[in-house]
Order: sequence, then structure tokens, then C-alpha cells
Amino acid sequence: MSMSSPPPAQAEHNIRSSIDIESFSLSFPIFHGGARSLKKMLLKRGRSFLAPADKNRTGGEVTLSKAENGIVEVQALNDISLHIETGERVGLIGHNGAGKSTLLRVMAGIYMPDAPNVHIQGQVATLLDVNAGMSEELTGRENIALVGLHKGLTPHQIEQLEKDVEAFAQLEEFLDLPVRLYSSGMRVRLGFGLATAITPQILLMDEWFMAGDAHFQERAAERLHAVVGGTDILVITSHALSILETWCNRLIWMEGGRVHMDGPTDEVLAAYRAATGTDE
Ligand SMILES: Nc1ncnc2c1ncn2[C@@H]1O[C@H](COP(=O)(O)OP(=O)(O)OP(=O)(O)O)[C@@H](O)[C@H]1O
Repeated sequence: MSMSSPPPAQAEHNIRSSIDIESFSLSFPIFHGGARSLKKMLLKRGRSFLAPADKNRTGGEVTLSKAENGIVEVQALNDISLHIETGERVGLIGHNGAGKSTLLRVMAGIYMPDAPNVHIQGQVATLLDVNAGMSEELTGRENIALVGLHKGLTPHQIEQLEKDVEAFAQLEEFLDLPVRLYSSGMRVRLGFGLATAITPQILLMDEWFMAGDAHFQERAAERLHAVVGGTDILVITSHALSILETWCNRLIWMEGGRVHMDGPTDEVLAAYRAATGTDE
């Protein structure tokens, strides 16, 4: 199969896709031993700490919960509201720990799938975690069949899926060995091949897909073009501004768990480059 030909089993698209998030916040409680010294520092500083925007920021706001004997929390997302609709290719940018991956996971329904202020319309596929959904003891081929069954494909469609992923991943005899024997790059080949084999309405993608050797990256970009062309919505997070420039028509710039700027790619990139001094 040529790498630029459309994936074999196209999903049925009946509804217009959209992502709606209204005033959404998410904190992670910290139970690690180091939380005790953090707690002392927070009590001194007035219960919350976030590096000022003009400093090199890392992570979300570290706070002490309001309960009497408060626990230390990291506020990964803080009052996020956004609407994404069909046709939008959205990139998430921001410093390490700004909340980009957490926001992607919220959209994927991984955190708080029943949150009343998060509405996702459309069938979602994720490229978030290389190992997501893989059974370590099963072979690559068996994992492909399992995904096919899970998605309700017919035996013929599963056969097509297997051929397609096999041709793309180029794992040769390793396709018939258990996934636990794979290197990280081999896992990326299989995971990426599988996740892009069926065109979803909404594709959520973390930057790990850029892992792998140069030859793989080139073929991955080609395949991704075919898939993204068929999706309603793409949301991708990356630190490589050139990737975002290539793929996105809208950028959301995150800072300390909040949306700092949201707009057309060229406008947000210009502001981001000016603020961070990057000339990439
Ligand atoms: N499972 C977790 N438990 C505790 N804190 C977490 C967890 N996941 C994320 N965080 C915290 O939430 C904040 C946002 O993390 P997130 O991974 O969303 O950032 P990011 O913008 O994707 O960062 P990067 O660019 O470094 O990948 C960080 O301060 C991180 O420490």
C-alpha cells in the first residue's frame, strides 16, 4: 500500500465534531514525602506559589487546599474555557508543565470523563501514550486484531487493518513476537501505525510521535497528512514550533495551567517568539 493512500477503514461521520470546555479546573493532590517541606513553604508564602510570568516558569501552581489540614496540590488546569469546531487544527504551546498534556487528556476523557463542563462531540482517537491499550504479552499482530475487534471491525476489515499496519510499521518478524520485547522506537512504529489506521473525527496527539529514526519520521509525516486530511479536528502539543506551524491553523498558548493566548497560528507564534526570545 502506498503511504499516502487513505487508511483502510474510514469511520462513519454522521455528526459535526466539536470540543467544548467551560470553566474547567483540575488539581492533582501530592502525597509524596517532599510535600511536607512544600507545605511549610506554602504556609509561609500564603498558601500558593506560581513563578511570575517574567521568570522561567515550570509546572502548574502549587497550592495548599482550603481544608483545615490542607494538602499540597498542583493546579494543572485553571479555569479553562474553549470551543473547538470542525476544520480546526489546534496546537498547544507553553512552558514545561504548562498543562498541555493534561488538557489533551481531559479532551480524551482520561481525567474526569463525566465532567459536566466538558463536552466532546465526535469519535476520538489519541496518540498520547506509546503503550496505551497495548497488551505486553500479546504479539504486535494480536494487538492489531484486538484493536480491530474493539472497534467493531469485520474479519475482512481486521485483515485489511493488519496488512496496512504491517506495511507501515515494517517490524518484519517482530510483528509476531510479544510487544514486551520491542524497543521504544518499535513501540512507536506499531502504536502510531495502529492509531492512524482508522481515520477518527477528532485526533488528539502528543509530541512523542516524533520519536523514531529519521526514515520513520518522514513516513510518519506522510501518513499523518493523509489521516489529518480526513479528520474534523486535530489537537496537537509540541515544543517544535515548526511542527505547529506546519500542522495548525490555531494555537493555544498555555501558562501555569491557564490559557494565556488563543488565536491564529501566525499571531500567537509571533507573540510567543517575542516573549520567549526563541527564533526557531
Ligand atoms: N499525575 C499527576 N500527578 C501530579 N501532578 C501532575 C500529574 N500530571 C501532571 N501533573 C502536574 O500538572 C502540571 C501540568 O503538567 P502537564 O504534563 O500537563 O504539562 P505539559 O504542559 O504537558 O508539560 P511538558 O511540556 O513538560 O510535557 C505540572 O505541574 C505537572 O507536575
